[in-house]
Formats: sequence, C-alpha cells, structure tokens
Amino acid sequence: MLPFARVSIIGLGLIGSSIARAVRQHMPTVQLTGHDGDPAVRHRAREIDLVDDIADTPGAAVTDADLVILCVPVGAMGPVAEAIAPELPADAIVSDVGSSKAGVAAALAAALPGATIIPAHPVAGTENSGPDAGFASLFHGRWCILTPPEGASEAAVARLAAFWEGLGAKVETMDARHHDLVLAVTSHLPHLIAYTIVGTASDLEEVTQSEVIKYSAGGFRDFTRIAASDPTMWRDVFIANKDAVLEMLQRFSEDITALQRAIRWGDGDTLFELFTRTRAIRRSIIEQGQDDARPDFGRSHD
Ligand SMILES: NC(=O)C1=CN([C@@H]2O[C@H](COP(=O)(O)OP(=O)(O)OC[C@H]3O[C@@H](n4cnc5c(N)ncnc54)[C@H](O)[C@@H]3O)[C@@H](O)[C@H]2O)C=CC1
Ligand SMILES: O=C(O)C(=O)Cc1ccc(O)cc1
Repeated sequence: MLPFARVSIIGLGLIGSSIARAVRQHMPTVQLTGHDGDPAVRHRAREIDLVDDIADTPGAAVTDADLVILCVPVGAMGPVAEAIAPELPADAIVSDVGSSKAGVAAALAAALPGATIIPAHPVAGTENSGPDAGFASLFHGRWCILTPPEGASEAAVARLAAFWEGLGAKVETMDARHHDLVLAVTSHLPHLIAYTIVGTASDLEEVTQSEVIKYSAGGFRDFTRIAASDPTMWRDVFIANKDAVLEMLQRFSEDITALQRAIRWGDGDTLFELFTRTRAIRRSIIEQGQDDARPDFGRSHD
C-alpha cells in the first residue's frame, strides 16, 4: 500500500524533477501533478513528460493532492504556500525540501494555519539546476531529514517517512533548529568557502584567469564544482539560516586563525595533527558508503 496516491510537486527544478522521476520509477501508480512559476520550465516539463499533469497556477496544482511538496528556493516557500492555501484539501500533507528548516517551517505555518505540515530535507543534490538536471536515483541511500513541529501527527510523519523510503532514502527525524546548526557546518559553510575561494582566485591581479583555469589542481577544481551551485538557491539559504551560519563562521574563523599562526611559526605538529584527524574523517565517510564519488553519481539520468 502506497503512502500517497496523488502527489503535487511545486517547483520542477533539480529536486522537484528528481522526485517526479523517482516517484514514476518506484510508485508508478501515483498520480503526479506539477507546477513551476517559470513558463519555460512548465513547457520543458510537458515536453519531457515529467508528470501526468502540469498546472498553470500553484493553486490548481494542489486541488486533488494528498501530498504537496514545495521544491522552490527557501525564500519562495512562504509566498508559494500562501498561493496554494485557498485550494489545499483539508486532509493533504504539505512538505518541502528546503536546505534550511526553521525559517521555512515558520513561513509555512503562517501561510497555512490548520494544515498538516511536515518539513523535510533530502540531503542529496548536485551543483546543477532545472528540470533536465534531475535523476531518479538521486535519493538512493541518502538521508532525508524530517523536522516535524512539536505535536505533529505521528501518522503523517510515518506516511512521509514511508514516501521517502520508497524513493530509496534513509529517514531521520530532527528538531528544525538542530538541523540548521548541523547543516550550517556540513553544507552551508562549505558552499560559502567554495564561493569565496573561487571568487578570491578570480580577483587576483598577479595571477591571470587563464592560469587559474589551466593550473587548477584537484582541490580547486572540487571547489569550482560547488561554487557553480545555483545563486538564487544559495542566496536564500544564507539569508534564511543566518544565525547558524554566522555561529559556524565564527568558529571557522577562529580555527583558520589558529592555522595561520601555526604556519607563521612553523608549528608543523599542529598542522600534522589536524591533517591526520581530517584524513580519518574522510576515510570513515567512505567506509560508510556516503561518498559522492560513486562512479555513476550525478551522471545517471534514469
Ligand atoms: N540543489 C540541491 O542540491 C538541493 C536543493 N535543495 C532545496 O531544494 C529546493 C529546490 O532547489 P533546486 O531544485 O536545486 O532548484 P532549481 O533552481 O533547480 O529549481 C527550483 C525551481 O523552482 C521554481 N520556482 C522558483 N520560485 C517559484 C515560485 N514562486 N513558484 C513556483 N516555482 C518557483 C524555479 O522556476 C525552478 O524551476 C531549494 O529549497 C533547495 O534549498 C535540497 C537538497 C539539495
Ligand atoms: O552538490 C553538492 O555537493 C551538494 O552539497 C548538494 C546539496 C546542496 C544542498 C543541500 O541542501 C543538499 C545537498
């Protein structure tokens, strides 16, 4: 028995289109409806037959749904929730996939009083955007974190968990604020660092742009992948998760200052001890099978 029969996806970019493809693959009897605010995306979604029905307004996309998933940038979650409010069936569950959770949860609760809202975050993605970037296996073996508000219906949480497990994800439940703190250090700060270092390299006067491209060794290349991530999405994440990001940035600044001091004073032991510890962390990630360097990662568009 499937947890939902009629799923509506608002926002048909990387994550929305990946959910659509995964639902088609794993739950082929589910009736899928989609909407995107960009007419070109709606046109493309029709062209590639992404879902069963594309609605021209957010409200029209949810009239029949028993699960509505908002897959838009976090800054657009509140306005989209307001737009679906008049048409939302009373028994529908509303969820989202935003990369930050506390602010989104507050925006959804304000826009949809009385609705069953279970926010979620599939911790899986790539630097690409748009309906052609998605793929059905994106969530396989990846975590999806649910952040139900206090007093949320356990049955609704269980149904949403079953949905994500059905798409191949592993599900964890967490408080929204804790989620935002954890993701600030594991995802948001790394993106900020990547944006910074690629910006710094391109601003240098004594090193030319073509030298940066020509001699970019492994480390810098990896940063450029992350720094190619969607500007709208990440602008919204940093604005929405301001407190947690600033807290982690403060810690990071202190730690990098300590390394600066170690380099200045030739304190090799401090550098060696840190690099040994970080190598062990990388190896344990690989041992747990959570490495994105899987041969087909981001390439398979099934
Ligand atoms: N990119 C990634 O790796 C991951 C992203 N997320 C979250 O998923 C959400 C979507 O991100 P992506 O799919 O990567 O972005 P995307 O840019 O590929 O797709 C977003 C879609 O939302 C549409 N949209 C924007 N504002 C809208 C509005 N007001 N009404 C209707 N449609 C609107 C855009 O036209 C676009 O097609 C974001 O909240 C992001 O934080 C979560 C996990 C991973
Ligand atoms: O492409 C990468 O390396 C990512 O880190 C993808 C990603 C981006 C945002 C999320 O909230 C979750 C995963």
